[in-house]
Amino acid sequence: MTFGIEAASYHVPSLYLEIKDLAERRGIEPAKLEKGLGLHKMGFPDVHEDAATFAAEALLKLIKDYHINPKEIARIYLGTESALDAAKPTASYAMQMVEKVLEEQFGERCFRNCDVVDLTFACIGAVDALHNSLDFVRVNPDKKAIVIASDYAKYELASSGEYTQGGGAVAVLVSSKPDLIEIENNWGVATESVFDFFKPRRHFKKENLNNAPGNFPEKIEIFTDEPVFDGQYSNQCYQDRIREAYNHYKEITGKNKPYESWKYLIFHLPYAFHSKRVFTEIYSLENGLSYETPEEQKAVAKSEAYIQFINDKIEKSQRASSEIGNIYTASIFMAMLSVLQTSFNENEELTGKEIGFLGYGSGSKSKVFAGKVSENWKNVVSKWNVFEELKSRTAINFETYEKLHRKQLETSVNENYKGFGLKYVELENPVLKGARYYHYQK
Ligand SMILES: CC(=O)CC(=O)SCCNC(=O)CCNC(=O)[C@H](O)C(C)(C)COP(=O)(O)OP(=O)(O)OC[C@H]1O[C@@H](n2cnc3c(N)ncnc32)[C@H](O)[C@@H]1OP(=O)(O)O
Repeated sequence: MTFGIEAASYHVPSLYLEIKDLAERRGIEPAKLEKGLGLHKMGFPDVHEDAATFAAEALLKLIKDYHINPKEIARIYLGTESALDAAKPTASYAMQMVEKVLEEQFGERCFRNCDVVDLTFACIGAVDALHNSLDFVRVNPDKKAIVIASDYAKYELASSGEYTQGGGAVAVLVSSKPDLIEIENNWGVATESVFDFFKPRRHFKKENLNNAPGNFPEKIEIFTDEPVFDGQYSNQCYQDRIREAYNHYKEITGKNKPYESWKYLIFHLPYAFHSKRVFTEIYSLENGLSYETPEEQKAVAKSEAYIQFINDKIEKSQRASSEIGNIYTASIFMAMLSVLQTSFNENEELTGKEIGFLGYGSGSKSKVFAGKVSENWKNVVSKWNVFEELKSRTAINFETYEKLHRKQLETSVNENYKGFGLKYVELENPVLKGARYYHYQK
């Protein structure tokens, strides 16, 4: 019996900002962002959009496009680091939005018996949800699970993370009928607790923490959804963890140079060119190349063989990321869609080809695993139109972008939007304070 991904859908924010507009206004050379990091457009949410609406859109599309009976879904596990609430999972919001739309066809609360939860480990939370759901269907091969990756990658204005912002969601159906990709049960894992990128809920002033026990800190600052991070250190942690997880994968599979047998390599992409910048280390170790000094590292990155390797095995995965930006948990899934959509458009035959996945989540963990493209993959991909749909987004100017970022707009840029939207947040009623209410516009 085989297990893996049976179907997949996605959703991206309805707005975008041209990266060159951001570069100009921040005094950054556009070529650094476009040619150095591979950024072209930044997907950005409108006033009514958030991680819950992205997830709901991807979930509804999955159900409709592949004619899924929602009552047959045993679980919906959602990976996110943009949770809207510290107790009520974002998955429950998405589930309820979709239930309402499906009510006419499937009756009230079609997910009544569905196990719904969020999983959080920065950008790797949805890979964890996939791993866990694969284990679930291996034990229960007659059951189906849905994994959703949904995030809004927001950084402080004018910070070094700002140009990598983005958002969106990918939903995948996990089952014993893996029409898209069959996933093998070998997981290279590497974990180390570090502070490379994190979102502390409360920050206590240091001197207050030194008070005698029982003295509560006087000043508590609440952080917003923007992370605390050290960019170059996070790159190093990413590189270290994927190396360790890749080595673990080699250890448990006994495979020699596994990356060579992978037709494509799919990574978590915090920005489009990240994977090609960090894979130089594993590539050098596997090929006996010196990788000590910055000069040696540059020489590997610029070598003809490495450039060819990137063009053959990595470039296609970067294309969607260049147009969207970071989607945290969904980035690795969108990179997979980017490869499969491009291969589909170019009429490439992928059946039976092996793909390697290298996930990363700050804080920090990496998982390395592999899958085999299924015979039916083209039927699954024929429901997507990733690159054409990206062209239908609305461009915003820098002023609008800054207002959206600062939450200064009260009405949506696209007032007549279609689909799910946040209607209001309850602020008065003390027993419902903070409750979020959504609607669906046809
Ligand atoms: C957050 C997650 O999602 C989890 C993770 O993956 S952690 C790892 C990634 N971390 C992050 O994304 C955190 C947020 N982002 C950041 O902190 C930063 O955007 C970043 C660390 C990702 C990049 O930092 P930066 O200082 O802006 O860029 P830098 O690392 O100097 O790279 C710029 C590149 O552009 C190139 N460049 C500069 N000017 C150029 C020009 N005019 N023309 C062409 N290329 C140019 C540089 O040569 C360099 O490329 P190479 O090293 O490949 O040669």
